[in-house]
Amino acid sequence: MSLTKTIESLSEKQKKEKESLDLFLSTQTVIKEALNKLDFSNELFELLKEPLRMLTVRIPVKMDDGTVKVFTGYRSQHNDSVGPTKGGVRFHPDVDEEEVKALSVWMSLKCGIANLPFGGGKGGIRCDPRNMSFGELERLSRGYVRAISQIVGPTKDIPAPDVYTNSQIMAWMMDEYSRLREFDSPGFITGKPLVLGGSQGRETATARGVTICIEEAVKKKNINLQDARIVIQGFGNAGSFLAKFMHDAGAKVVGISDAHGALYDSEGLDIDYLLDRRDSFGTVTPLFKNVITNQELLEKECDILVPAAISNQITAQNADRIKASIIVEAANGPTTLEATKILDEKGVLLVPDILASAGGVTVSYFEWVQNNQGYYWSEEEVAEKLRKVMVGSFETIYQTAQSHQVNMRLAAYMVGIRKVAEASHYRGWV
Ligand SMILES: NC(=O)C1=CN([C@@H]2O[C@H](COP(=O)(O)OP(=O)(O)OC[C@H]3O[C@@H](n4cnc5c(N)ncnc54)[C@H](O)[C@@H]3O)[C@@H](O)[C@H]2O)C=CC1
Ligand SMILES: O=C(O)CCC(=O)C(=O)O
Repeated sequence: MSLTKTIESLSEKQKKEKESLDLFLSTQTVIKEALNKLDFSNELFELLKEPLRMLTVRIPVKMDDGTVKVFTGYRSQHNDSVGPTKGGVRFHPDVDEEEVKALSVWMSLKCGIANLPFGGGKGGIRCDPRNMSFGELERLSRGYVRAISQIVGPTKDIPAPDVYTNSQIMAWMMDEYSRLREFDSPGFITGKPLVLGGSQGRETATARGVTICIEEAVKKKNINLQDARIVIQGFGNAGSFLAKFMHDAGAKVVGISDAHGALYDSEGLDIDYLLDRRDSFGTVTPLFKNVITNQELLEKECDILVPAAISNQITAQNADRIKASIIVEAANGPTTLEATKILDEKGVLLVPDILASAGGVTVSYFEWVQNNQGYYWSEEEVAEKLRKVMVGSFETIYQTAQSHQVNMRLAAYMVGIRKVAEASHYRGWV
């Protein structure tokens, strides 16, 4: 049987699991390459190729109809040699172990790039919050915290929002942790509402960071942002604020999408109207008739393409047909390794996820610092500190790519892995 036939015969769930595994294996491949380029030992690769800890939990939740449903959750801690682990929690029907593992490795790299005193962690629950009531979501969030409480905490592992989780879910999780510890613990989690110790600017931080990367990338390509046409896949936290920032900067947002489909208009979309109509899960396209698919959107005419939804969107199957000359990855893992090679050959400037989406964790770090010191900063202070981190990180990685004659992804892995590799070494682990 041919390989294509074999893959076709897999169920949707098996296909997703295979994609997650491929994503994780590709991550290991690039880590190995980065460590080799930096002359680190193979022992370090053996340590860093897998998370130190991976906890799988079962969470029973009383549903509104009186039945009990048991959900599967994960928390992966890649490496805590630099400091406590840090990373979001994703609520999504497709979450699986390999994906969470890969996401936690990327968090170590992001923290290394932004020079934060954290290692990488990540969590997820296999569920579809779009079909759950507020009460069910609260019980699930609290149940997850009880299940992972032994391995998390303000000096151990600090969660945050990710796909389909938000400040309300962070608030429930913080409250549950504080009750367990009998101590108010705002520093247990970031991305909280402002009144519970959230930081100014955290909600928009990921999109701000992506915006800064776009501003830096267009300079390198001699493109004027005001003349640029932008396609954004995903209209949630990252995608929708980015659309707003790009629109306000005078660029033309010609395409956006959500889990149900995509909208494209070469004359530019009415972003304020779309923002007004989107729901809290970043859904807007079901309100329209002229909807195209997410895959069609990726191949549309534009100058800048920003995948800001889920992983494995740009693959060897479609990379050749991508028209953008700049791709800035707001999502985690949207481009496969094979696709990265094809895009390199086409001369596309690809700003990788572990750099482009580092704005979120950077402001999460600021939130944690403010919680620890009990003194809070203005939005301007946060924005200024974030800009400094993002511009500096972009330039370091761009220059590393130039001087080593490698692409921005490998350069970002080289910059990102150094801190965790050195910290593991100094601790005497390898
Ligand atoms: N929120 C944050 O602070 C950060 C988010 N990210 C990454 O950015 C990406 C988006 O995250 P958020 O905006 O926070 O999530 P979100 O939950 O706010 O929005 C997700 C968006 O993706 C769309 N989507 C979901 N499934 C899809 C599918 N199968 N096909 C196409 N679109 C789909 C949703 O409809 C929604 O518009 C994720 O990869 C996340 O890991 C990265 C760094 C930080
Ligand atoms: O804000 C954080 O701590 C983590 C954000 C996150 O999960 C990510 O960057 O993928």
